[in-house]
Amino acid sequence: MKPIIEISRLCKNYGKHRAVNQLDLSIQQGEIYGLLGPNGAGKSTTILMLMGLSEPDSGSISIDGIDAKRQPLLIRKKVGFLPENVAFYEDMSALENLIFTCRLNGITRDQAMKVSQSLLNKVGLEGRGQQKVSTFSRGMRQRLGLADCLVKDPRVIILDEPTLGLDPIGVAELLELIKDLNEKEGITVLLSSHHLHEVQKICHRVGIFVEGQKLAEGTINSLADQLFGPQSFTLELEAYSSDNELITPEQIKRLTKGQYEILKVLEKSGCLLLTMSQENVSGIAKLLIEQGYRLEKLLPKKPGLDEIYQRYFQDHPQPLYA
Ligand SMILES: Nc1ncnc2c1ncn2[C@@H]1O[C@H](COP(=O)(O)OP(=O)(O)OP(=O)(O)O)[C@@H](O)[C@H]1O
Repeated sequence: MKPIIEISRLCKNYGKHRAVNQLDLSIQQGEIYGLLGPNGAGKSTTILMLMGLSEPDSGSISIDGIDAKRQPLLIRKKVGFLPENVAFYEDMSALENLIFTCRLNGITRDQAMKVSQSLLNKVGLEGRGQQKVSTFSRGMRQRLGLADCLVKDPRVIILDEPTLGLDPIGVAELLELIKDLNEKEGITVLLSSHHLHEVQKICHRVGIFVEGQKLAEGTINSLADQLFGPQSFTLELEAYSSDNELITPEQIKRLTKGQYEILKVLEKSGCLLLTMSQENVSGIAKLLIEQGYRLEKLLPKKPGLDEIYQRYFQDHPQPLYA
């Protein structure tokens, strides 16, 4: 299937500085794709070019078949965009702001009221329509920003740091809303974020950016495999002998010797951490049960986005995200 967002050999220079360098990116319809990278990696510059708000020096860039270089106005008409700092008319109410956006998008006065009301409900701002935007918290603003994006009934929305400045509950709620829009309405989402854990929760794929280039891309699991190898896998094990004694590192090594390779065993409070191949989990579990052990915990652990992110950037001279 043809990707809904396509970027090929994209370059952008600011003077002598190359902000985006030969970037290729393909995003399929229905995906939530996360752009991750240290400060200055070129994420915002890429987003601005996608929205037709900044002109590439070379390369091609399109959304839903629309060329962002040639038809920037059409892109802005069709694609929802939530910038890092979304601006509203502060003295107007949330409803008035949305109605204003509706009118700018050619929606009739009668329809504008209905559409705005229904969008406020959709983003969880029901009952807040009459409130002035100047009194809104950052979380409420971001919700209103999403509603504003949705006025166009877009197939694609692009969100630049949508969770920045939100408290943990606000982050979780906003991401849940984004996930909902993706699942229930099939909207393709491209977002950049500093919130690694949350990105991990909702993105189908992530791209890791450094100095204007995409360093790696994939699902969290495939990134972990690319980086740590499929063997790098930790199993949290809690098994007790018939005397109700927690299995020791020596016992597990002795039991598995010659059958299953365990690269490392660490003792953690109340369990063991085994570094080993994922393929051997069921074999080791069977062996333990055969030997009369009672299994209390068998928890597979792949490296998460934090580990992946740190590993990619550990030798990088630029500071990492806070
Ligand atoms: N208008 C501009 N003029 C000159 N240089 C710019 C301009 N905008 C961005 N840059 C530079 O281009 C590079 C990429 O910046 P960009 O804002 O795209 O990165 P980013 O990944 O979005 O980082 P951040 O998370 O800090 O916003 C940086 O070195 C930045 O200083």
